[in-house]
Amino acid sequence: MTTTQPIAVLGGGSFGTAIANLLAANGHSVLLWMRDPTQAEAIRVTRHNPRYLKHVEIDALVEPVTDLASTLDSCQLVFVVLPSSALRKALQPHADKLAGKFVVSTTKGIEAETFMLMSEILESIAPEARIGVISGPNLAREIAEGALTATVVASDDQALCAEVQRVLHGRTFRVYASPDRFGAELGGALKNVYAIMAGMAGALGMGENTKSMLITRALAEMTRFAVRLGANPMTFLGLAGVGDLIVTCTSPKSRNYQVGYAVGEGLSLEEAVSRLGEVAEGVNTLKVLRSKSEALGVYMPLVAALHAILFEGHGMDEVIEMLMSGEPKTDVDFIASTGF
Ligand SMILES: NC(=O)C1=CN([C@@H]2O[C@H](COP(=O)(O)OP(=O)(O)OC[C@H]3O[C@@H](n4cnc5c(N)ncnc54)[C@H](O)[C@@H]3O)[C@@H](O)[C@H]2O)C=CC1
Ligand SMILES: O=C(CO)COP(=O)(O)O
Repeated sequence: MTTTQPIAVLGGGSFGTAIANLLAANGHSVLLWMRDPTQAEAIRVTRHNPRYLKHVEIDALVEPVTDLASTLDSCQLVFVVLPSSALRKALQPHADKLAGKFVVSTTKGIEAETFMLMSEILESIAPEARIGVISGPNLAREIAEGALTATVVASDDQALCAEVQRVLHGRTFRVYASPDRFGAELGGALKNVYAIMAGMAGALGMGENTKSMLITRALAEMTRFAVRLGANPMTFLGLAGVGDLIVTCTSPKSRNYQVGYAVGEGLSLEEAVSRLGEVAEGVNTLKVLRSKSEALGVYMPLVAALHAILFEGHGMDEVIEMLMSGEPKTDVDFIASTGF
């Protein structure tokens, strides 16, 4: 199924705006659905999103719309760019309209009540839809400004991967395919937690060795958890794993990094989130990951440490001291025995 119909992008935030512009730059008409009619009208008139990526001009091929049902009626390919807290609520009432269509989640989060990834929610509400995800080192602002990067489209539906590559792959944006939807999506959700921690380390003025250790041990921890859930650890070595982890843990443009940085500077979590004014999925992911890792008995010291700081009232110094004095471990024990 290839389509010359418009492509739907659901969500008028930073990433929705960036994805809509990428598709339009490749010559595709886009219906950018948002719930706020004032925002849609402002985009129509000024060609700028009044709230997100304000400096970015929105391509003439992008039409802001507010009627979700008719948007879904008009499109065969749908990118879902809603926060994880909104996806089910927004799409459940229209799930019948997704049957037979390519539906691609870009959302890097986990549903709190069910521990479901976004594509799993889509699959459960729209079993007849053809489902995939994209994930990778994809900071919205850089994409919108034309910085070169790449993503992974992951699905067991090869035709979906080919169609997403056809419409999204372009001059500044490479699209790699993978059959491992679960691994790619899980990597995208988990790395946000460690970006909060990296932001904190940045604010505390920690060294480059420290940051490298943090990122590498984060990868170890994410992979250990993913393997316990049955995921293929090799996916974590690709763009949707280590690629996304590096960018989010090192860039002050990452919203999760910014939340951690603000907490490191002394703000409360609530103050940090409200100052951000955009979604930082890692805050919710941390909560659900902490309880899931405890339930499964997976050793995740970084997750436990960040949870202790953000939700259990422990001080940063105390938690860092505890992490560093933990018993010595074996390196890369999460993939294979190293012989020790
Ligand atoms: N911004 C980025 O660099 C990237 C973001 N993502 C993922 O994309 C998802 C969305 O992120 P952003 O666009 O950056 O967030 P954002 O905070 O910039 O915008 C969120 C948008 O969703 C809308 N929204 C919230 N609740 C809604 C509801 N119930 N119904 C309809 N619309 C609703 C908001 O009005 C806003 O337009 C997140 O899960 C994020 O992890 C993925 C890759 C990169
Ligand atoms: O997922 C992202 C980059 O790949 C965006 O990260 P933030 O949500 O932390 O900005």
